[in-house]
Amino acid sequence: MTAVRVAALIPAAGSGTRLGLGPKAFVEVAGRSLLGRSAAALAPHVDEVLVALPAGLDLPGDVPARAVTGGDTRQASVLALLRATDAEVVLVHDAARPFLPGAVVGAVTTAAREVGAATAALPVADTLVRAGPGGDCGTLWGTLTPREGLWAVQTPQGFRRDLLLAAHEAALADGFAATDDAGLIARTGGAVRLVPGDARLFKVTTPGDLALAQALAPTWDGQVWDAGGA
Ligand SMILES: Nc1ccn([C@@H]2O[C@H](COP(=O)(O)OP(=O)(O)OP(=O)(O)O)[C@@H](O)[C@H]2O)c(=O)n1
Ligand SMILES: C[C@](O)(CO)[C@H](O)COP(=O)(O)O
Repeated sequence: MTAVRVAALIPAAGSGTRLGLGPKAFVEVAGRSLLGRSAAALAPHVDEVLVALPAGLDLPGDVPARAVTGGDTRQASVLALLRATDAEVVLVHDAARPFLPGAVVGAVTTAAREVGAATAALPVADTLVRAGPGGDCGTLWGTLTPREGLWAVQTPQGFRRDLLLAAHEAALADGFAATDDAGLIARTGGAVRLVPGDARLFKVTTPGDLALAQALAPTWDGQVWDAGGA
């Protein structure tokens, strides 16, 4: 497809504890699994799609991908995916972010090829506070200021595979855990370019997120799938 081979790596091996409906990647929204939606959005833009699954589970028949067994953490699942491809550029994307615009895939891929590492992200629009103990959710401890310069990180995150693999292996050797892959690059001192993400790229984490996804799906499916691709 491209001179530089690009692989989409989809960590989908989570247990979906906060959603409470079993392995989350298999949960359906408007008749299509979260994993199926994420894979279908990436497939037109890459040379191959790899998915990390929970041990003992198989890919649904409608997911055009190669499967590996994931690990106990997201980080371990991504490392298993990285070791299963030799593509020069990889796009790591959560199965749990099913509404992925093609323009974001393109922008992250371009930035990853230019600077080696990039992530979709959005500027934080809310006031952020740190909670202390007390009450249902804790009491307000303090406002994090200034808000300027704070971004909420999404996926896809794009990398030169050799850079991300080295960062993962260093983290594994040191017992270091990060919540995303861009964080592992930053730990090595590498630059990560922020690329504008999209509000619809929210992560389906809680029952409230699933309700939002169900509300968005008819519009998304009408606009995206009927138009021939993400
Ligand atoms: N051991 C793990 C844990 C998570 N993931 C994947 O990483 C993405 C982001 O994780 P998250 O939304 O936290 O999913 P879960 O770990 O399943 O959720 P929870 O923490 O509520 O159990 C998901 O696509 C999930 O399947 C994974 O591949 N392997
Ligand atoms: C990778 C990620 O989606 C970027 O926002 C996020 O860090 C995943 O977090 P989780 O702890 O797996 O929910």
